[in-house]
Amino acid sequence: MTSEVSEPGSPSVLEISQLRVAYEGRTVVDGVSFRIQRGEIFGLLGPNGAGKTSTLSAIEGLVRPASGSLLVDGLDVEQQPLAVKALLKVQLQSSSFQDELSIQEIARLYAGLYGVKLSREQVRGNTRPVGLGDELGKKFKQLSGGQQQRLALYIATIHNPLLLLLDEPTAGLDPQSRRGLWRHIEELRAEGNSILLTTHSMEEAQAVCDRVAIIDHGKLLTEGRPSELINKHKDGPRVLSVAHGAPTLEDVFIGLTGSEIRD
Ligand SMILES: Nc1ncnc2c1ncn2[C@@H]1O[C@H](COP(=O)(O)OP(=O)(O)OP(=O)(O)O)[C@@H](O)[C@H]1O
Repeated sequence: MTSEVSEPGSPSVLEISQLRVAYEGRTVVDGVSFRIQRGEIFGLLGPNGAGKTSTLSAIEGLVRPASGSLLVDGLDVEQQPLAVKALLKVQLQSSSFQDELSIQEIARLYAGLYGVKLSREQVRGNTRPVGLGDELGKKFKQLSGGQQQRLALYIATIHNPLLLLLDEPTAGLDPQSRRGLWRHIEELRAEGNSILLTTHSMEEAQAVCDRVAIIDHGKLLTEGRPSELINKHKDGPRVLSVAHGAPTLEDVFIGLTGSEIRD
């Protein structure tokens, strides 16, 4: 695993300080702060409604924070929105493309939108790592759910963003596709990209994330490497009461956020 690989003195890829997001006066992100360094995979974990997507929306500039600051590579999201947009890319929970277009057409359409020149051969080569290199003529509507998600990840990385935001990138995928996506995310990290992902899978968080933060009711409860969080919280009474054997990250998560089902 790699992390904290920024040059000394270089800005964090993402620096969130005391972020507060409110909808019609109801605060759903409440004083959240964390940083992501270059070449780091950071996982934002939390139960349904915890405020994960709202945090991503604020980074993306879709939601205006009630207060706090958001810097991407040292640039203020509110003051320099266009410059920030050029540095990041978001893959939403349910990306969907035009049904009748083929993978090849979708790839070249989005490359054109980002101002990236891609030949047919380059699309073929670039889609191989996500298992789509031999499917380029297939229409979007003919792809399986896993193929659609892998295409969405490929499209999200077409212009080599500094920071990639992935909202539940592997939800609903079979284990093979999930592993394929993990591998691809790790390759992106190895190339120096930074990734902020949300997930409900503690297995995924443990497998691919260098660091994670657990949020609930809009507040950040704890942050660190998965192994650090287990060590830090493993002897807590609430964690021990839900653990079956040696405490896992999921036990820490449930111990900190409670067992009740959320809306
Ligand atoms: N556009 C909106 N207007 C009003 N309330 C919203 C809006 N978007 C989200 N919310 C509310 O804000 C809270 C946080 O939602 P958010 O989608 O950020 O949570 P989440 O952690 O991403 O949840 P999930 O795991 O279910 O995707 C929830 O109570 C949700 O109902």
